[in-house]
Amino acid sequence: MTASGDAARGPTAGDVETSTALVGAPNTGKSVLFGRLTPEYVEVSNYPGTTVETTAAPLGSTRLIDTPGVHGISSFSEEERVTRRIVLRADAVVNVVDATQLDRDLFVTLQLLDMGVPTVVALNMMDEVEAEGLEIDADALERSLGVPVVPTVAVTGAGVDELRDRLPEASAPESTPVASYYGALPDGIDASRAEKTLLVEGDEPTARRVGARDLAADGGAAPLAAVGEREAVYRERRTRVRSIVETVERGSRRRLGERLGGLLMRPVTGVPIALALLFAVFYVMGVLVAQRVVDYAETVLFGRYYAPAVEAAVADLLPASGWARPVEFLLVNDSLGLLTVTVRYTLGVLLPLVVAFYLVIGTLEDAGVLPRLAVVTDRGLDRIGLNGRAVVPLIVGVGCVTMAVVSTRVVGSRRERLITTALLGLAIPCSAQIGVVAGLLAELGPVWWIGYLTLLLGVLGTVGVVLDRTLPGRQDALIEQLPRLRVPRPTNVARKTANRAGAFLREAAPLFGVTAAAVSTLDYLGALDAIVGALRPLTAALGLPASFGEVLVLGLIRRDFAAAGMTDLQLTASQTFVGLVVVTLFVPCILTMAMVLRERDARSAILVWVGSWVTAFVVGGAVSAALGVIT
Ligand SMILES: Nc1nc2c(ncn2[C@@H]2O[C@H](COP(=O)(O)OP(=O)(O)OP(=O)(O)O)[C@@H](O)[C@H]2O)c(=O)[nH]1
Ligand SMILES: [Mg+2]
Repeated sequence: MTASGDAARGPTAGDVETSTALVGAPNTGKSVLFGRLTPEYVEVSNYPGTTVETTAAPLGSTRLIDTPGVHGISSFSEEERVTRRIVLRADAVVNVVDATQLDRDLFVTLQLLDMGVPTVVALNMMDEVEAEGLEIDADALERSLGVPVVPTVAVTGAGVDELRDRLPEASAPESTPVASYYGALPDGIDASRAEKTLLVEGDEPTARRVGARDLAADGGAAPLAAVGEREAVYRERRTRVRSIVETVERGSRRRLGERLGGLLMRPVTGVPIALALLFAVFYVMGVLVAQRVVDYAETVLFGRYYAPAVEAAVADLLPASGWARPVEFLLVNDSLGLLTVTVRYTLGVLLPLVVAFYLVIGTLEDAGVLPRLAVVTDRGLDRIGLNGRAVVPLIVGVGCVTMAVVSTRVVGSRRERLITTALLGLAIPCSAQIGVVAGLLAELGPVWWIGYLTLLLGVLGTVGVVLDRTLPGRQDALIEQLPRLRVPRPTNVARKTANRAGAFLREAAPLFGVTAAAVSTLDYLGALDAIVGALRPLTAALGLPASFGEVLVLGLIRRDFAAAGMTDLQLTASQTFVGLVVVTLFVPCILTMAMVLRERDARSAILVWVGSWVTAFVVGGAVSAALGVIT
């Protein structure tokens, strides 16, 4: 997922560049192809809905645009609206088709051709066609469709050169059966063939746009009503798809990995597998990385070499008096010095843990395991007012809550988007945080980890149930197709991890620098004590030392900063646990809040922000009381 939202605005006035869009169903390999055809990397994951915003990059003399996956060019969902707009403006389309799913994917192909959009078909996943025991005659498909069809295996690059070479041949048949419906449209309307097709399918935005244009031209004709032949047009198109598939596809399907997939989705086996995976995450993060890598980085690299050297250098370079005192404090103080503690937290604590977690989660994403495990929880999701599609943002959230808020676009209704956003803000810890949390809990033992996860699930469930009961409206059921189980590709996992870690550093490091400078300044001026003092009733109510107040101040900016700050507090096991629970449930990072404002509205943002304070302290207080921390 990339956040270059303005990347696909299409050619502007005076801009003669052409654009070519990659269009197709979710999870068909559009983003992998985009990465093969252009120098840009966009995120690739084995579940539908990875791409929610468009990205563009140069390809020869044209601009290639990666779009969100869709099952049709219309306006039923946010992804469809984004993709429809791009298709209407594009000079050509590369229609990416999952060759093992022709009966599903050719619908979009025929729709594009009906619209008269110049198209080249990338017949992707040809490796899996073979593995599944199917045979597809690409030449016959090319003859049936009347446009270039290029078999590809995006992940190995097979066929990609041919695809690039044949882009100029993009075309559409002169006329298709849908033309017989155009007669139902008013005479002489000013609409392109693409628009006419959308009009007979009853696409409202197109009707409004064309109607408005007519109104301007005629000076007052009635606004155009959508024609509403959707049923008939779709039925006819599906019949064509079926007859094409019959002529080009041979062999009977061997479903690979079906057994394993089944095991993941059945509660008896799925739940233990999920638990085993969670334990593996804990072990990798907590034991291998936190207790080895982070420990080494903190004590040896930073403690023995880096910090003394930097402190000495600062002492040498700055004069010992006057204006230099505050500067020196800012740079090397013991609690948040810019060059000392801040650098150690960012590079020595957060980065190794974040990278490790990205590696684990990236592997699971590539394997297609996560959505299957989500099916096990489907009943649970249902109870908290969500359908299966909400799983994707919740999974993305474990990586980065900020990005996940953007992913909530794949969730059907407004109501579910709000519930998902609230759950993300209130109860889903992000990777950086999970890293530090797992690290700290590993020192206490696995029982604490189990307790931590159970508690989070409890909060997630409770918040969901409460919102489900209180928000008006109903959930809409929508079963999303499961991705195929695959052996994860190390190159993709590595690249994705590097990409995400880079993004983490670019985002977190400057923010941490500014936060540390601000907090140090407050500290120098003596104001930090006042703030920590003001928080004293809260920290005392949790049975935690006053210094936890400083951690909370960091947490206002990013929860992972707070978690990192906890590594330096001297706490008992129970206190550590209470602190981690509070920090986890505390307010989302300021970037997430900005995203909630952009994607939702001020009310949702306030609900999430204030709700986080309340949840964090109510749950933290309860845990504290239960563990006997408050005496
Ligand atoms: N075996 C195989 N896997 C592929 C091929 N192309 C893509 N994949 C895998 O399919 C999954 C989806 O790829 P993406 O490029 O993210 O799919 P997308 O079409 O961009 O999906 P959305 O962004 O969700 O619409 C990833 O796990 C890829 O590694 C292929 O030709 N063969
Ligand atoms: Mg994609």
